[in-house]
Amino acid sequence: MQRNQDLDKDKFQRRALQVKEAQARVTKYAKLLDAEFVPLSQSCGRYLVETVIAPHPFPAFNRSGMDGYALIAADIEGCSSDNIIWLQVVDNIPCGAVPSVEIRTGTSARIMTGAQVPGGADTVVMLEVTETRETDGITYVGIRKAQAAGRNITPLGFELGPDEPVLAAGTLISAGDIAVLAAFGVHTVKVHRRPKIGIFATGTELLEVHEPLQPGKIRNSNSPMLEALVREAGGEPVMLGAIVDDLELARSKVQMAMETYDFVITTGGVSVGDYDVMGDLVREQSTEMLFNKVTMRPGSVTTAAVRGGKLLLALSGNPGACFVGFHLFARPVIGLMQGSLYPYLPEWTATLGEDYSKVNNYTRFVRARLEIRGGALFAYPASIDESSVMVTIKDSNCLIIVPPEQRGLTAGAKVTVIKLPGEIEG
Ligand SMILES: Nc1nc2c(c(=O)[nH]1)N[C@H]1C(S)=C(S)[C@@H](COP(=O)(O)OP(=O)(O)OC[C@H]3O[C@@H](n4cnc5c(N)ncnc54)[C@H](O)[C@@H]3O)O[C@H]1N2
Ligand code: MOO
Ligand SMILES: [Mg+2]
Repeated sequence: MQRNQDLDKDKFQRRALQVKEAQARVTKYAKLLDAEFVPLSQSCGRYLVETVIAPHPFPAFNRSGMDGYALIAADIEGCSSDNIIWLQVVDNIPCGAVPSVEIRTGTSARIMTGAQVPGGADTVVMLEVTETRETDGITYVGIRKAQAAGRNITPLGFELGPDEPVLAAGTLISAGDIAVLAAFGVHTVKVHRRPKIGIFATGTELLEVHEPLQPGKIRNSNSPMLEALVREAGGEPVMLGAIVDDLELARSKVQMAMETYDFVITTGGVSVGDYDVMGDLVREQSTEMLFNKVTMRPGSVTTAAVRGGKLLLALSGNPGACFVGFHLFARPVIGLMQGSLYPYLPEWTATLGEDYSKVNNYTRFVRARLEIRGGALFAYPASIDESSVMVTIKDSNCLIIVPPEQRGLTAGAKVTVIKLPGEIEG
C-alpha cells in the first residue's frame, strides 16, 4: 500500500487531553433539545422542562386520618370508659362526600379515612374508642377516651401550599414524581425530547449477530452494547449497521448521520492503523476535531469532532475502550441534551477488595464489581480488564479510577469509583 508520509506524521502526533478537558470539549456541544408533551404514564425517566407549581393546596381540604367521629375536642374533655360522653350523630361522611352539616357543641359526624372533616369539628376520634346507641330514632355516639384538638386531621395545605414549587425544572421523573404530578392533575408532562442518536460500527471483520462465525471475523458486539447504553442514558438509538473499513463509505455515512440525527456515535477505526478510517476522517477540513487522544486507559484513542454544530463521538473498536468511552463522554452529552442537572455518573468512595498492580502513565478506568459488605462498599477489579477484552464488561457495575502515578494499589486502599447503572450485590 502506498503511504503518504505527511499524513502518517499527522496521524501519529496526537495531543492527549486530560479526561476532564475532553469532557468539557464535548459537553460544550451538547445542545439542549426542544420540549414535547408526553402522557403522564410515559413520563418516567424523562426530564422536566419547567418547574411545576402547585395549582392548589394539598390536601385541598381538612382530611380525616381515621375511620371514626369528627367532633369538638372540648366536648369530650375528661371522658373515659367509666365516664362515657354521648354526642348526637348529625352526619355521615364517607370518602368523597362533602359534609352537609356544621358541627356544633354536643354533636358529631361519622367520618371515614380520607373524607373531608366538617366545619366546626377539630378532632377525629377513632371507631375503636366509641360505641353507639339509638334513642327515639336519633343516633348517639359514646366516646370513651378524651383527645386533643387537631388529632387525626391533616389540615388543608399540610403537604404543600398553593403556588409552592412541586418539582424543579431538570428533574428526572421517577415513580414518586409521577404520583405528585397525578395528584396535581398534570396529565401531560412537558419534557425534553430524547436525542436521536445514530450509531454505526466500522470494521471489515464485523459480522452481524445472527451470522455464523467465519475465519478471521468476529460478531459486532459493540453496536448492540451502544444501543443499550444509549437507551439506558435516555437517548433514542438509531442503528445504522456496520460498514467495511473504507474512507469514502465512512465519509458518506458520517455525513448522512450528522445531517439526520442529534448526535452520532461510531465505534472502531480511530487508532493509527492502515484501515482506521474514522481517525482519518476527523482530520479532514470539513470537520472540526475536538480531540483524538485522551490520557486514559482504556480508550486513549477516543476521538470527537463537530460539524455544523453537531457532535460526532468516534469510540474505539476495542470493546473495553468503547464501553468506558461511552460512559465518560457520550452519557453526559445525552443527559445534558435532555436537561439533566447531573449528567455525570456519580463518583463514590469504596475499599479495594483485591490488589491491583497494573500502572501506567495514563489514568486507568478499571472495570470492577461493587459489593456491599457489612454496609460498606467494596470494589473488585475484573480478572482481565485490557481494552481488547470484551467478556468482563458484563461483570462491571463500576469503574475504579486509578490515577497515573500510583504504584499499584493494595487491597484495603480507598479508591474512587464511577458508579455505573445497575444493581449492587449485597
Ligand atoms: N500502532 C498502534 N496501534 C494501536 C494503538 C496505537 O497507539 N498504536 N492503540 C491501540 C489502542 S490503545 C486501541 S484502544 C486500539 C484502538 O483501535 P481502533 O479504535 O482503531 O479500533 P479497530 O482497529 O477498528 O478495532 C480494534 C479491535 O476491536 C475490535 N472491534 C472493532 N469493532 C468492533 C465491534 N463493533 N464489536 C466488537 N469488536 C470490535 C476489532 O476487531 C479489533 O480487535 O488500537 C490499538 N492499536
Ligand atoms: O485506547 Mo486503548 O483503549 O487505551 O487501550
Ligand atoms: Mg484500529
